[in-house]
Amino acid sequence: MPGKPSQEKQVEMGAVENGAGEDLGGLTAEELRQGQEAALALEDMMALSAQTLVQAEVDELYQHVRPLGQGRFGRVLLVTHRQKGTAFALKKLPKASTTLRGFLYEFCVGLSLGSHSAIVAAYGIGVESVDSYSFLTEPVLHGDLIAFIQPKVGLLQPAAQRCAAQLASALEHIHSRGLVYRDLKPENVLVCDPACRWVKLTDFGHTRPRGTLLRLVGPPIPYTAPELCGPPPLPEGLPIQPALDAWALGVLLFCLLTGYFPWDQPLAEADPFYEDYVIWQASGQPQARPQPWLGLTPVADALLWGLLDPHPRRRSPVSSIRGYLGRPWRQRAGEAEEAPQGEKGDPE
Ligand SMILES: Nc1ncnc2c1ncn2[C@@H]1O[C@H](COP(=O)(O)OP(=O)(O)OP(=O)(O)O)[C@@H](O)[C@H]1O
Repeated sequence: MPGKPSQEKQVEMGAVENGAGEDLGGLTAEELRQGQEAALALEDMMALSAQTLVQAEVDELYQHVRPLGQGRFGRVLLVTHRQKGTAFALKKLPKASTTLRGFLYEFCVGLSLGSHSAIVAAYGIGVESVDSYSFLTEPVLHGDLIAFIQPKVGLLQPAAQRCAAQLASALEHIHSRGLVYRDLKPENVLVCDPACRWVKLTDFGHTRPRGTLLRLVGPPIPYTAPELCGPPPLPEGLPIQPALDAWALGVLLFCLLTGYFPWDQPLAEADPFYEDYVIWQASGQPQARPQPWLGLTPVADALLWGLLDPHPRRRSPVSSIRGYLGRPWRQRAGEAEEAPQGEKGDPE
């Protein structure tokens, strides 16, 4: 299964104003308040963090061990602290392509999420060098989830269920802070152990407060929710909601269970796989499943129909996954599951 770029083609347009009688673009006043509080808290944290940035070249402070990864915006390096020897992942964003505000934003979102077992821990250390900004997080040393998804097969069912449970919990935590993650894809899920028992979400560069207005300006990708593909409810864009992450989680689960994307884009008129899905989902008849869904069970259908409901207000929240764990999601014969498990995160 090939990797996909993130939903980068969404252009941020501002935030919904809370005026009396004003159209909130489908948001309730409470949802709007949560997003506004999150935005204010982030602004405060960014102002404070700007004052405490360490001014130094990275090499003066940290020893480069090896590259860990490369994204479109930054390089991530495994480094050790020159005096203490502590290992860190250092994300380095070149000033040529990153503003101070953009850097502080990503740095502070990671910090504001605090500690969660399925979110990469951020240390409150930001470094400004002549050509770059950098921040430190915990290193996660078994690569990202894309390498574990076997094309046309997916993951073993227990691993898929563990990933699903952990990612749902991480997203729930993000939503509880008034934020929407917006970039769920296997490349942003880091794996802590060779058996893929423990995963952590990373890369908060696209995370935004609930209610931020966004528009899709390029072609959608499988993870793009359909409400972003139509005309936005407000001229400035769609006020974003956690339902965008629920959709992306549904697509990711399908990939984990089959090794395929369910469709290329959620546009019934342009994508026959999506059109078949919409008809099937609306029929409520699990037995009439379209071809890509043949290997799944009615339990998985019910879960995915909820997460992949085309109507965002009817869509199930990410927490709905909990009600489906421990039941069969795939009809694969001889799915022998896996060797007895040790504790979460144990090395093999
Ligand atoms: N804490 C970490 N430990 C180990 N590897 C990491 C860590 N953080 C990131 N990586 C690796 O580096 C890659 C790029 O990191 P990241 O996604 O943060 O960069 P980006 O430029 O924001 O990417 P994108 O193009 O998705 O926006 C990841 O896919 C992952 O393989």
